[in-house]
Amino acid sequence: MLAEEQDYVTRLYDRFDILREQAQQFLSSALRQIPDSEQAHTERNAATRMHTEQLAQYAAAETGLCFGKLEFTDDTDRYIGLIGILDEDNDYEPLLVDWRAPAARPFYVATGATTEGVRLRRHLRIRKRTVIGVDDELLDLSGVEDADAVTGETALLAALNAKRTGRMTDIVRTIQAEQDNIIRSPLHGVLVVQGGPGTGKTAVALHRAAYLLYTHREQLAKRGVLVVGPNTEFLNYISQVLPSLGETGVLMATVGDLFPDVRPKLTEPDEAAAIKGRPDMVEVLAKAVADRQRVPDAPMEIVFERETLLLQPEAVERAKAAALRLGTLHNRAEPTFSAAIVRELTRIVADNLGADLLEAGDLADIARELREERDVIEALDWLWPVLSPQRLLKELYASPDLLESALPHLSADERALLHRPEHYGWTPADVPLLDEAMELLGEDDRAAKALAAKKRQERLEFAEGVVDIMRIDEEVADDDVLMAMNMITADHLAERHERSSTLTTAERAAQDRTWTFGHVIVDEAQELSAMAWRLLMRRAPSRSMTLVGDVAQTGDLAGAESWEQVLAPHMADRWRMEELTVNYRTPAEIMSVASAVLRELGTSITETKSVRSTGVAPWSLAVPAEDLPARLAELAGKELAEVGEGTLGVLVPASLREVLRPSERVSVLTVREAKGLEFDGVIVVEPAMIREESVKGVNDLYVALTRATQRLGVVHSAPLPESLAEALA
Ligand SMILES: Nc1ncnc2c1ncn2[C@@H]1O[C@H](COP(=O)(O)OP(=O)(O)OP(=O)(O)O)[C@@H](O)[C@H]1O
Repeated sequence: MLAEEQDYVTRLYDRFDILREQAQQFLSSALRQIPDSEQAHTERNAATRMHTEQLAQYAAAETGLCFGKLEFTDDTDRYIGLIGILDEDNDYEPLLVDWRAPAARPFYVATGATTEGVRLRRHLRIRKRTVIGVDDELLDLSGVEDADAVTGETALLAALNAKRTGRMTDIVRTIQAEQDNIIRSPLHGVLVVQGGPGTGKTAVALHRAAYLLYTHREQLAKRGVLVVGPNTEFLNYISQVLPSLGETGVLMATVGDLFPDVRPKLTEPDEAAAIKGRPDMVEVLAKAVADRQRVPDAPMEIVFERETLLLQPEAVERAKAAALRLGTLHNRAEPTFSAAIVRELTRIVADNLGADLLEAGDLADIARELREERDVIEALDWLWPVLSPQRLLKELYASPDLLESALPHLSADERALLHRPEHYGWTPADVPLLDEAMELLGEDDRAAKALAAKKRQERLEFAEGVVDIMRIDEEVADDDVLMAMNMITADHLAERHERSSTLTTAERAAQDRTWTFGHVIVDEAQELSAMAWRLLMRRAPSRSMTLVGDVAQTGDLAGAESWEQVLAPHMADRWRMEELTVNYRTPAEIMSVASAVLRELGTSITETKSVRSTGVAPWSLAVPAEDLPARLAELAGKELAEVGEGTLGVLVPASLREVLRPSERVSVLTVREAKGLEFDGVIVVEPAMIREESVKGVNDLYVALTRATQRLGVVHSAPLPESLAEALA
């Protein structure tokens, strides 16, 4: 039997080698071409990109090319793998079916109860290119199926018991039916995936991204898929999963990454971030903008050509009313406001000079001079400044007065949390506020316009002197200019457009605040604040989204208590929910301890069932506080030896961040940092302190206790929380 499978697999790899060789040749010949026209250049770029992507896919598929086989009751069979391969010599019959194709579905969902015509499901174990074993499941033994049974148990347990490397791997070989339903759920609408720790939410979310890109390639390749994770450590952890599935066109980011040109590097107290995440910040920002549209209490003195002009509050009031009447955004109304003020000042100057003597041209000259006068510029900037979101927030945080005016409902202590006299940079919670502020202010596009005008001029000058249109600089030329040159056809325009977009979809999306994605996937979605949700909803106006998370694990003070609460403002009840119930990470022994802590929360969250047990009970050890660092180092060494080649996570309260030095296989992390990650062994340090450190301390403790795939230990000097003490006893 192995020999038979080996023959097939050898044939598959032979064909795979040919395809890879072909792609390599196509790429080489594309690279050798010297384009002699704009069109040839575009074609060469497109071909190079396509073949490079294809080669990357082949490289990722080399290991684990084929992992499954279905034998049907009608004596046909079907092999399942990472990519699809057709048999050229045999009417293009499929030699290998891509796991994302509908034809692969029975591999994941067929059971004894619903066989879908499958007689046997076989998991192939292949090392390098050699078949080293198979695991079979017979499905047509009608009636014997246990409804809860997992599919491909041997392969699944092997995967679950494998040592962790610090990077997440794909689960294509062993996706379970409840997970498969979510992965292949229709593209449209908002799908919430609620599941306890270790139920594969992250895995499912990423495989769904791969599935959607495969199934809706046309639609999604252009707009891309955004995958949002809670922090950079987490994004690193999952970064390898998608390329190994052969996908590009995905932007992985935290919410903090989603405002171009701002890289949040500062941290701040949780309470400050929580205030910034509240939904009423929308009104706060609107007030902060309104506060910058000022009317002076007394006449303003403006010195112009050694004369003092008095700008009356009533005149400012009128200018402001005219600007507000436009009903447009702050920055867009600014020209109307400043024009009215300059008109008023011009009138005063003219009156002083004796208006009758002046002609229209003189008035225009005065207005121009006024606009260049430093006093006038400063006055306008005080009365109605052009504001970037950065400037608005920076100046708001810097001024106790502006803070008090915009946030009168906060206590002085709360406002003090936001006060930042000096600007050193941004925190992640600032990013949704910057994004919201941009919506209120409107882009200040004057600099961009000036640059575009300069480029346009340069290009015109260049074009006039150039006979061969093909030699125009490949930078984007403005469409208007190209039309004005009157020598470019629509084809050329289209080509130019394409050439300007040699960036990948993900790269272009990352640089563009107004980019809207074809689909948005949010992991650890329970952590996002109301303001972060508003930002994400702007990136997904079609509301094609997958939100995965666990409201029992919410650690962020601004995070979600329930999905209803999060989603109601954006889509009422127009969303669907799927639940994942089986825990693939945490063994039963550990889960029973964690569940005891969860019960303390009194939530209605379904407890998850562990798919395996290890026979190793979690341990706990009380040590005197002064001995903690030394004993911890010793215990970490011991546990590391227990997990062999695996990884150890030491999860600590934030105040004990330095209690142990990390090493290559030992991570020392706060619970926040460990969110979404997993380790073979975990030591939780001072659980009572973790619990006390935050309002969401119980949730944090629950998260900490559910990170281990094999072993859990608890080290403490303070007494254990009662629920934990009982469960560990
Ligand atoms: N069908 C599966 N086959 C093999 N491994 C699986 C499967 N489903 C989940 N796993 C593994 O279980 C572990 C937990 O998965 P994952 O991190 O996606 O869970 P999660 O629900 O996001 O957890 P948490 O909420 O705790 O962050 C991972 O190691 C993952 O690879």
